[in-house]
Amino acid sequence: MAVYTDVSDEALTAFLADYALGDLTECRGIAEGVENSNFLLRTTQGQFILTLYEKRVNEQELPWFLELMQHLATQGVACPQPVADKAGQMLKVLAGRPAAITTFLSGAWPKVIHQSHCRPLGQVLARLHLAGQSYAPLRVNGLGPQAWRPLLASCGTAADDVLPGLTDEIEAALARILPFWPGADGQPDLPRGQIHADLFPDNVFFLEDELSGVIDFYFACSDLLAYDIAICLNAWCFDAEGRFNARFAQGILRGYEEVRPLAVAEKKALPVLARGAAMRFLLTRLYDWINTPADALVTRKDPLDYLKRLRFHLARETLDGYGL
Ligand SMILES: Nc1ncnc2c1ncn2[C@@H]1O[C@H](COP(=O)(O)OP(=O)(O)O)[C@@H](O)[C@H]1O
Ligand SMILES: N[C@@H](CCOP(=O)(O)O)C(=O)O
Repeated sequence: MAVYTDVSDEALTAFLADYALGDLTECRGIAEGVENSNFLLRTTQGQFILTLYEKRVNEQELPWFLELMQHLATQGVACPQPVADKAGQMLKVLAGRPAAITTFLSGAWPKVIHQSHCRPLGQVLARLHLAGQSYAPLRVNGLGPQAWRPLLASCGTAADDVLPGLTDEIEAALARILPFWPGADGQPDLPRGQIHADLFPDNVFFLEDELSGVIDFYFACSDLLAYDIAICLNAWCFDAEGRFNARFAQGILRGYEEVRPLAVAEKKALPVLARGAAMRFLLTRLYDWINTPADALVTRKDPLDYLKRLRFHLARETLDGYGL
């Protein structure tokens, strides 16, 4: 469930009076999502998404995200476009929270992943990376490698209550990832740019078999482009039992390279990047698992799914080991 902040009819009507979006016919809270409060608005001019940004999003960074979405949409990437009010403002305040309206994307995210999703996924990711090259402002990845040890430390002894020995296992994995990270001391760097950084199936919409758009840019940042591919390999290419699907991974890579061919060094780095991506989601899920009350509205995601993926990656040194 992700409606943390209620909005009264009066407040919404006053808010919408600032926009040229016609008359409101329906406002419905959206249950999906975990970070922010989202509402579907129907007006006499169409459908829109109203987002109230909750505590995890840094208010100062909202213009960066909204302008990135606008930039990408202008460059032809199918993603929500922020809607400005009559005074040209994209970011406003509603019910005491920062708020924005974006365009509505048709389609639905795939609950079951098929081979047919993978190539278009790779293509859209590469298009996003190319389009992002002309968006100059930088945003540091707050959940990048420098954040992983502090995140683990912030879990304290509770990590070992989730799984005995987990802290030591994560420490040992970090020792096999951090020194080999592209751009770390003595390691060659790789192409960088704007990345989505959370391109999970629930953030990619399909209409029939066509990819209709990408949403949820609130983890987007400036980082290694190939790291975004590694995130997708983790999020799209493992089944519920934790088995890796090499054909899905081949589809993603093929689609990506049709639009943006990878450098040899990027391909070579994919195994370490895949370890890092699994580590990032293991740690944030672990933190949330420990710090979200069991009776909270939001469903906690299982950190151990990502421990299994991390173990899988740690057992492979090269792309050959993945069947790629
Ligand atoms: N532009 C959009 N068009 C259509 N539906 C959207 C759009 N943005 C969000 N949604 C709906 O809201 C849900 C939650 O959005 P998301 O951005 O993932 O939230 P959160 O950041 O809170 O995780 C999505 O699964 C989708 O159903
Ligand atoms: N994709 C992350 C959680 C972030 O949730 P989202 O609803 O903002 O995509 C995970 O699976 O851990």
